[in-house]
Amino acid sequence: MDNTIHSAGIAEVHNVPMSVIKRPIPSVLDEPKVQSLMATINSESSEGEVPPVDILWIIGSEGGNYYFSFGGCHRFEAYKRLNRETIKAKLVRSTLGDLYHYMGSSAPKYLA
Ligand SMILES: Nc1ncnc2c1ncn2[C@@H]1O[C@H](COP(=O)(O)OP(=O)(O)OP(=O)(O)O)[C@@H](O)[C@H]1O
Repeated sequence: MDNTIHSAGIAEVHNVPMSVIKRPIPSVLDEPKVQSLMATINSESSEGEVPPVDILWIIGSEGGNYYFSFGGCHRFEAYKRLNRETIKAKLVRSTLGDLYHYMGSSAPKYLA
C-alpha cells in the first residue's frame, strides 16, 4: 500500500512507536510474505527497501493524538515479530469521517 493517493504528497517519514498504533481490522496474512519481509527488514541498509506504511493520524475532539492503520498488514506483522519498537510510517492527517470510511459505525465514539 505504498504511495497511495493518501500519502502521495507526504514526504516526511516518521519512526512511529508500534505501541501507539491501533489496527482495528485483523490482518489476513500470507506467511511466506511475512517471513520474507522479516528477512529484508533485518538485512536492510539505512536506505531501506521496505517503504513506510500509511497511518491515519487523528486529533481527538478533546485533543490527543490517535494513530490508526489498516493496510500495511504484512509490514506491520514483520516489524511486530522482529520486536521492533517503531515502524517507518507516513502520517496522513485524517478526520473521524475518514475513519468511518474504513470502519463504518464501528469507528470509536470517543473521537467524536
Ligand atoms: N521481502 C519482501 N517481501 C515483500 N515485500 C517487500 C519485500 N521487501 C521489500 N518489500 C516491499 O514492501 C512493500 C510491501 O507492501 P505490500 O502491499 O506487498 O504488503 P503490505 O502493505 O505490508 O500488506 P497488505 O498489502 O497485505 O496490507 C512493497 O512496497 C514491496 O516492494
